[in-house]
Amino acid sequence: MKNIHFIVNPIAGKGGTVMDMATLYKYFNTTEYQITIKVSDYAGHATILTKESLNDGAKIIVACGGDGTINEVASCLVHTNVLLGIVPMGSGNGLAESLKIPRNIKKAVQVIKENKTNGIDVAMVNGRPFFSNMGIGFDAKVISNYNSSGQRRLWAYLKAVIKSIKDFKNNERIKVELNGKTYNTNPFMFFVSNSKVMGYDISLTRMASLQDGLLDVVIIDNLTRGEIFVLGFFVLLRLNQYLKKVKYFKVKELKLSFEEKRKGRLIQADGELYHLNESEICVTIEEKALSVLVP
Ligand SMILES: Nc1ncnc2c1ncn2[C@@H]1O[C@H](COP(=O)(O)OP(=O)(O)OP(=O)(O)O)[C@@H](O)[C@H]1O
Repeated sequence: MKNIHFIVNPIAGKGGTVMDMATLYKYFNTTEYQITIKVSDYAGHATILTKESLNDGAKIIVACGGDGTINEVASCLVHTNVLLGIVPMGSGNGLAESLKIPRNIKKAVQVIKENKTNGIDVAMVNGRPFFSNMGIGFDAKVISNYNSSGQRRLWAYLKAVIKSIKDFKNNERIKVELNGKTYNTNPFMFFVSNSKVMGYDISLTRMASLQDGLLDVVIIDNLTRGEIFVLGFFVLLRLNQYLKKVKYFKVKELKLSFEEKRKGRLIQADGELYHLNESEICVTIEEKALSVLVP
């Protein structure tokens, strides 16, 4: 019997999407598969549920939600032989889009049933895994405003972007060490991506690959408000690589240090906010450390 556990985030995306036994038993017959569905009750609960599923011998654990849920589930599966399945139920669904996993629930479940696997790279920021991207500066501010909106939809995300353009002050000087060089900068945004798409099909790193063993780094220098709007326009037109103030690097690892030492700095990883107490960040990559079911 194949033991598959589904971990569902009931508030991901618009909320209220149902994943029930009746739906799953249309795909997985009871003689071949043992199916378990678990629902997360609070942020962080999916990690606890996943660890319990590992102890119960699950061979496939399916994250039903967005990038935050995937992060909580997949972080427990790195360097194991348990497979990650994804049913995209989030708002942005950046990782699912990068892996070309269909948003349609029935099609996503079919992908799990077909059992085709790929090893993908896992990025680490100060030892904490992320699968899609991380950032400091403007994008962390956007996530903070998006979370405060209480809505998880595209228009709420766009409103959070506009509010962040008004609010954001980039007064942090950082030193970045990568590929044997050092950059001292006061960036509008510092962004590291493992995958192509950030969510909602928006991308700063369309050239990124989940299987190249490399991190795609974007450093955007200090921008005026006018330049921020130009950047937004260029990103939507997929022309951001032509902007002078946007620098791209492909690296195996990098170090970043903040000039000012203070606690509680906001960083985002896979769309979730974390408070950083260290004044140094080390980002590394572990090649093909996670096995994922893909189309
Ligand atoms: N029952 C719950 N109540 C409140 N928050 C929850 C619950 N279960 C999970 N969460 C949290 O919900 C947050 C959002 O989840 P997730 O990222 O999967 O969805 P999303 O933000 O809509 O999608 P995406 O990240 O792809 O845009 C995560 O921080 C997760 O820990």
